[in-house]
Amino acid sequence: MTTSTLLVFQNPLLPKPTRPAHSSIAGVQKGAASACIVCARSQDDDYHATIKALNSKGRFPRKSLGQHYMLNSEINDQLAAAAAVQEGDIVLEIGPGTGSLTNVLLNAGATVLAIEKDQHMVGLVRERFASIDQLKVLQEDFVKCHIRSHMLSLFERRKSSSGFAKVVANIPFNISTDVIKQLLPMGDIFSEVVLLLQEETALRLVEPSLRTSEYRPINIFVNFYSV
Ligand SMILES: C[S@@+](CC[C@H](N)C(=O)[O-])C[C@H]1O[C@@H](n2cnc3c(N)ncnc32)[C@H](O)[C@@H]1O
Repeated sequence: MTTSTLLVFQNPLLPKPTRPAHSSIAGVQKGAASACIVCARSQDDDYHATIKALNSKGRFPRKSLGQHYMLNSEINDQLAAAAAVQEGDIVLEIGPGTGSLTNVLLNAGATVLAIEKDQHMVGLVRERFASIDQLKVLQEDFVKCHIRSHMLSLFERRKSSSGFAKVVANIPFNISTDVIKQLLPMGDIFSEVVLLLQEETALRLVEPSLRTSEYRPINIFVNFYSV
């Protein structure tokens, strides 16, 4: 079983958001003061909506697209709570898949921009939320898309209550480094970046010290954008 972990980047130039009391942020990790890790061990549960949505379209998860769908609704709640998503927020979601996390974000009152590479999942999530105008789904490869211009045009149409947007996403593991490289320099756009990652990836990003063989260019990058 893969163990996943929430990685939270807070914009170091902004005040910390007030999180609900039950939110289980574990604490700040050494080496990246604005990044912290929250354990999110996923158990099998009885949340069948994702399976049903996939079956209804005859779709099976594609490994090449990192399609590990979230079957535990509590983890989606934890992701939204870690970013303190609330009414009036603008949230970027990378890879909405069947829309289980999207649903939590919309229910919290956020306006959501979802970027999904797989055209079948784009169709599925658009259909699922057809009547909701707080959601925009774009069929694009996040790694190649110009996220800054998408966010700026969304800001023109919707006023965010804080003046910033948040990122909340269960991302495909194979693009995690690319996602972090794109998002961390955008401190003028995002106040928090909350990502569900494989535990070992998250630890590799925030823990290794300079003297270990694990230390890679991405660690220098993460440290640079952390206070
Ligand atoms: C780990 S799944 C998460 C799905 C959903 N958010 C959930 O929690 O169940 C990752 C999603 O990202 C999509 N995806 C994969 N590569 C992508 C890329 N380069 N850009 C945007 N979406 C991508 C996949 O099709 C899939 O829907």
